[in-house]
Amino acid sequence: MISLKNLSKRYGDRFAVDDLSLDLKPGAVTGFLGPNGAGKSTTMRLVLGLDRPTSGTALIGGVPYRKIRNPLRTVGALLDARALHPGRSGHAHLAALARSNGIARRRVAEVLEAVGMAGAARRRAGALSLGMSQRLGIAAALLGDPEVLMFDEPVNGLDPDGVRWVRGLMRSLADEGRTVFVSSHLMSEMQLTADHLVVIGKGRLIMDAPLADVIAGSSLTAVLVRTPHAGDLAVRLRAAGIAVDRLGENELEATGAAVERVGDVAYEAGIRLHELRTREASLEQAYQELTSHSVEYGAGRAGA
Ligand SMILES: Nc1ncnc2c1ncn2[C@@H]1O[C@H](COP(=O)(O)OP(=O)(O)OP(=O)(O)O)[C@@H](O)[C@H]1O
Repeated sequence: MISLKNLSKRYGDRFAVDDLSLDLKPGAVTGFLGPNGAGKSTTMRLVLGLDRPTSGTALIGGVPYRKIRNPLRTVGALLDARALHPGRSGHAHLAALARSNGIARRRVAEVLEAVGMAGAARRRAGALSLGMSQRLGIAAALLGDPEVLMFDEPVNGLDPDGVRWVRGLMRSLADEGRTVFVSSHLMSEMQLTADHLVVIGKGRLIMDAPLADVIAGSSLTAVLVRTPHAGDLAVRLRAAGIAVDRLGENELEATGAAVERVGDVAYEAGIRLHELRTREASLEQAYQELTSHSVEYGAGRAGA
């Protein structure tokens, strides 16, 4: 488990990470979202001991990274897939990592096979495509069979097959009980992959909640009702404190209440329904609402 307590990192007079406290649970994929420059990579670097916090702590299984005896066997990470010696082969890179971390040499072939890189293992890292480098970086993260995995933009550069593969990999790592922490800008992909979301903006925590709660909390998530008594139902719903929009003579849309509650209000009023369903916001829509005030490097409005 990863545990951040009042974690802050200041560069000059700006906080890249600003008083972040959260616990990442094992057995789940936690998506790490935020606009460019929000502090995601910095947070991951702090967890991995690559940067020192200005204040606060980042612990893995209760211990700071620097105090972990065999770090690769506790936490595996993919931060920058291009950060490999360009003249070295993938196989040589992994073999060196295994040697220096007390990991059995047979793991090298196993993880190369697992990421579909067995055929390209002897190629120079500098000659690999971005997608292949990503796979190699993932292989390095898996090498020590760690309980905690962190991936910074793991699907960057992957083709659709590769994206689907990463999705399946994250799922199976979490299902094995591991802690999986993954940053991404691809909302549609995160909606399919993550169980839980941590959203930050300008270094600060915006949201730490299950994916389902983030979607349900969007103003664009609504309950759609078709009934021959839409006018009556609208009155009853509003009286129950539920916001209602009439969509047509026989249709209305309720927001801010679960579908069960809307159904119950109709039932208690004896109003016959012909249709009752939820229209869920996409994660993209929910994310945009959450972060609209935290976008630091957004494009100006067209024509503004
Ligand atoms: N070594 C550094 N020196 C000075 N400023 C830095 C350094 N590293 C990061 N920053 C700044 O910290 C802030 C957070 O950057 P970070 O890379 O963590 O964001 P991010 O959420 O990962 O962004 P992206 O989605 O663009 O990768 C940015 O304003 C960045 O310019």
